Amino acid sequence: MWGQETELGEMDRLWGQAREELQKIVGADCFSTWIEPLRLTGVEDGTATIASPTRFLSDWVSRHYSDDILKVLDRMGGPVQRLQFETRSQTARQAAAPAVKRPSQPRTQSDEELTAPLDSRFTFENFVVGKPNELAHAAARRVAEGGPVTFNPLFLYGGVGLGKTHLMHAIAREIQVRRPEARVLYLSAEQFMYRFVQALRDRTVMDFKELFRTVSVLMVDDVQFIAGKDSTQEEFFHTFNTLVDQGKQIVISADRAPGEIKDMEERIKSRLQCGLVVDLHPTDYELRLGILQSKTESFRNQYPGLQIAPGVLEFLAHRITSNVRVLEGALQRLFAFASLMGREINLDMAQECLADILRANDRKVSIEEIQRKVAEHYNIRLADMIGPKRMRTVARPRQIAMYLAKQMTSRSLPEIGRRFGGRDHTTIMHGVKKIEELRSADRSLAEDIDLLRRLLEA
Ligand SMILES: Nc1ncnc2c1ncn2[C@@H]1O[C@H](COP(=O)(O)OP(=O)(O)OP(=O)(O)O)[C@@H](O)[C@H]1O
Repeated sequence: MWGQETELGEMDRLWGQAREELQKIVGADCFSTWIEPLRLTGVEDGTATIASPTRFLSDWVSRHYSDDILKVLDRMGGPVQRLQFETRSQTARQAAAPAVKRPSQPRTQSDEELTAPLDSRFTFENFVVGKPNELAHAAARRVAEGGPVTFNPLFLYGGVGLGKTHLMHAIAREIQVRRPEARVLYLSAEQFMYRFVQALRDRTVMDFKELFRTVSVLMVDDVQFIAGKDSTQEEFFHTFNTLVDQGKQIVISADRAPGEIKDMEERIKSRLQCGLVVDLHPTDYELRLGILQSKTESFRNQYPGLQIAPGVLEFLAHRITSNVRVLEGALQRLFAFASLMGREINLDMAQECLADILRANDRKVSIEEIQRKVAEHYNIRLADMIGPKRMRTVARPRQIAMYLAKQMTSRSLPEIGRRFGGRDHTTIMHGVKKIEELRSADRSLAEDIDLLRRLLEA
């Protein structure tokens, strides 16, 4: 039991244990951003008191992690039914716990309370550029490099998980590095609303206005969130206008183009469109492969010694087309699985371990379609795909079709074998391996395969 007389040292020891549990529950990134700066200072009558460096942090933790914290504390020595947060001053915090990670410390307590933490992985260096995102990337770089404000606002939009937040964080980070004196305020539209409502409640609206209107760069993520929220929209509109009039840079992101945001006032939509509006297009195969290669490099440090068989990244880039977040999650899962099992990452493992993701992304290309397209392309008879002929002019296209069937469908090797004239699964495996080897050595074959795949995906 936690006792009323529990010593402060003992409290630190218990909180140390609780933190370990919490890290497992919320994950390393969320932990270091939200939980690590907290400290347990007392437990009395079922209420645990948690010291937090800022009010923003305590509000956030209380809304998102209260249940987890209560559960862990209760398990460790309960009963604890309630949490209360107290905000500690900067000095107390420095002595007590590491600060929330930022590239540089914001200049005032108020900025600090308003600015959302930046993810240290979301940098320009880690952003892989391809055709679908090159314009958005170039515009983001231009804004981050500073100089005269040429387009205001920069409005970035695109579907789920295509890199909007990544680019926003990269811009904020780069500006802070290049111009440490600049006051960059980055927050989500939800946080903007939340702070605004809080200011209304606390009767500190003037302070709120003053704060927002004196920043050097304002960055608001997911602006579609304020659609339909009238007074927040109103306040946002005035903040926006004041900053634009002062020549301050504004960067906005959303999941759709300004004109398509429903329940957003026309005057705001039109304001949002008056700078540069760029979209992040859905990824193409080359970009997905580039992202997978780049993430694999970083996973290699985390999981040293793990091998990936040729063709696996290509397979993932072809089959997982929904968004980059899912792609990343799939790769992460493969690495974790391979490291637990002490196995190499190969195609079979990828199909087994990612069956749910692959099913959700299934493009429903049939083996018959593959056989037909490949036969047409190499000018052989469709019947030869399943027939017994062994001469190379027939056998090679057949192996290519087997390879594409393995890459583009969720069928198992025995199932593919059955559709290739009842061949054994080892024959299919051999065919797939052969094409994998040839692909890396024979450029024109690799181009043929890519072309066929594009035709089949169309
Ligand atoms: N071009 C890219 N290069 C490297 N990583 C990328 C790229 N695009 C997206 N990612 C990664 O994909 C994940 C999702 O990206 P992000 O959170 O920026 O998406 P989003 O567009 O903001 O999505 P949402 O609409 O859900 O907020 C992140 O981990 C990000 O690093």
